[in-house]
Amino acid sequence: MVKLAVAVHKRLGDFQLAVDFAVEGGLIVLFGPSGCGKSSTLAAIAGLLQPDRGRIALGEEVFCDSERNIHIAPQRRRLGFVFQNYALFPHLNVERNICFAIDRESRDFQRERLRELLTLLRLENLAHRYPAELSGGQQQRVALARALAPHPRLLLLDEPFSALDSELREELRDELKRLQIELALPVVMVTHTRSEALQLADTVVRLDLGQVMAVGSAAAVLSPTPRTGNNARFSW
Ligand SMILES: Nc1ncnc2c1ncn2[C@@H]1O[C@H](COP(=O)(O)OP(=O)(O)OP(=O)(O)O)[C@@H](O)[C@H]1O
Repeated sequence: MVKLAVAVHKRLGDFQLAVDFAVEGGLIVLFGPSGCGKSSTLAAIAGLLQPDRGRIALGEEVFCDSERNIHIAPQRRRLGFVFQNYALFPHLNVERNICFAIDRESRDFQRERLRELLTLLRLENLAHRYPAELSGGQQQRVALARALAPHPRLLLLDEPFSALDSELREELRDELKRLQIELALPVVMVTHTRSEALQLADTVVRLDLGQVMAVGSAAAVLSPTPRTGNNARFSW
């Protein structure tokens, strides 16, 4: 399994992000209370936030290294992203939203990849619908298909299901786990929901106040403790 090594120091106003962890592929969850630095860490992996100091590498590939003055642009990192507000293009139907992210090398290649993705995300019957004609869960599946379209090496998800009701969230969690295993794709997902982390994570990186508090299996890192002190700040 490919290793993701993240060391990021970044001052953000009064907040100091100082995270340092290395994890093996699978589904990695960044977990912690609001404002602890989860999204900033994800943004640094994506290349949208440049560390003051640090190094980020996926396997042999160095995304950034402040000592060597390396900062690979986000579009050259070959990552897929899905954020809370899935931001589909409202004027494009499902298939054109997905095709937007596929290289236009050849029409045949594009049709083939589109068909694969529609099947993978169970969107075959919705290919000609517009985003406004889809449920939240369906829109999120289209966002996932679009993120997967260019064969990313790593998928980054920032609270991707938070806008959905609990039933849909449950369904999409299952879908995500299935995809991650089927595609053997490393995923880094941000959540502050303990049940989500417990259900999905191969590895949990628990953050608080801009620092890594623990790294390990969900069972080890998220074992129930009394709702006192810092733990009261998490959503149980
Ligand atoms: N550009 C910025 N300027 C100043 N402060 C910032 C900036 N970006 C983030 N912060 C601060 O950094 C801290 C970490 O923010 P971040 O969004 O990474 O937290 P989070 O754990 O993802 O929170 P949430 O779960 O609420 O989304 C917060 O205190 C936030 O206010």
